Amino acid sequence: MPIKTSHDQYPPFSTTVPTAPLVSISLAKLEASDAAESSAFFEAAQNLGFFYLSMEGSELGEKLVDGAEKLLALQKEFFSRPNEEKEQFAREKIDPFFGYRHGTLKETWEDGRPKRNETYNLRKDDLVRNNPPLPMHPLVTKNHDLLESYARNCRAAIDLMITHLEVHLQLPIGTLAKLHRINHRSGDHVRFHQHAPAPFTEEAAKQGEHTDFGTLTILFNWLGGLQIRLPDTEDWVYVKPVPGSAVVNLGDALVKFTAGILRSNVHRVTPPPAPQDGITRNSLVFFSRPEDTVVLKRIEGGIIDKQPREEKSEPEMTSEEWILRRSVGDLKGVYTHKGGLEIRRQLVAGRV
Ligand SMILES: O=C(O)CCC(=O)C(=O)O
Ligand SMILES: [Fe+2]
Repeated sequence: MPIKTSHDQYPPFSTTVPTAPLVSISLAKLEASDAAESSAFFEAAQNLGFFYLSMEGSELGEKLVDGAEKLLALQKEFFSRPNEEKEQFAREKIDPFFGYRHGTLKETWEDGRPKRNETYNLRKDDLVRNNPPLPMHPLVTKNHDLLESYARNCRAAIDLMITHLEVHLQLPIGTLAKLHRINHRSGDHVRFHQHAPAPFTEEAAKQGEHTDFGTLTILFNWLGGLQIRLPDTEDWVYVKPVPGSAVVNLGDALVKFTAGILRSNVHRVTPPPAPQDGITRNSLVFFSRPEDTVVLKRIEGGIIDKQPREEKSEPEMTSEEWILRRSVGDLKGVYTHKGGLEIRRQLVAGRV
């Protein structure tokens, strides 16, 4: 029986726009250490840096889909609260990176109120109770157990993928895992994401181009709008939401750790293409990142040793510093481009 989701409550995804050729990797098969699936996963991690993670047939996968559906309902309720109430949890008030943030659009609602694109970043360390939490909106406090189990389930799937990466990179088991221990402070977070309906403009789309800073990202979306830039043609193509699957992508930390073997692909969020246009778009993201104190640099060992060494070494910094500096926009991201490690051209930081 396919996993039940709420995708059928929305109009179907466009049949005419170009879509990204994401492969589908089965979480159940990765859990069963299926060799062919594990290789397909590693290929996808190198080639596109984006793939579908099918949750079908996996107990953990079913929990993730169930949690994502519940958190979709919760985030809609949160974003429907009055602006002044949400703004009590604004990043400017509680933390440079975690909390509520909005951008104001040129467009207005029928009653004249300006439209907003909004995010609410919830720190994993608060959700899994590693430390006294930052102030949380009452809806979050009320649903803390749901958010905690969702964060733990995302981390279980991520830890499994990290182990498969270690095998293919020929690193001693635990090399990457020990940089990502759930009970240690990191920039991991759950993000609620709401985009108000607005027309597509190239300018707005360009503004949103980014790579994710961290390790692995698990994304659930119900409407189209996510676009990735294809490595070979540089064309922007849509990622079609697939019920029962998450979209997983790799972030900059994995490019740095592997000296460019793995790919962190540029992507952006645009308004959903017709017939899904005119609808408010929500997505749910779990970002994993190395522990705060981990220095982001090439790991020695395995097949990483075969990668060319950079002539001039980049300044080394901790994961915590990297995230902060990327989020305020004074550092560019890195991604893998045609076989090497590349510092990105002009991408807008501060969006991730
Ligand atoms: O909403 C989406 O589909 C993707 C969001 C995203 O890329 C991000 O928050 O970094
Ligand atoms: Fe992203």
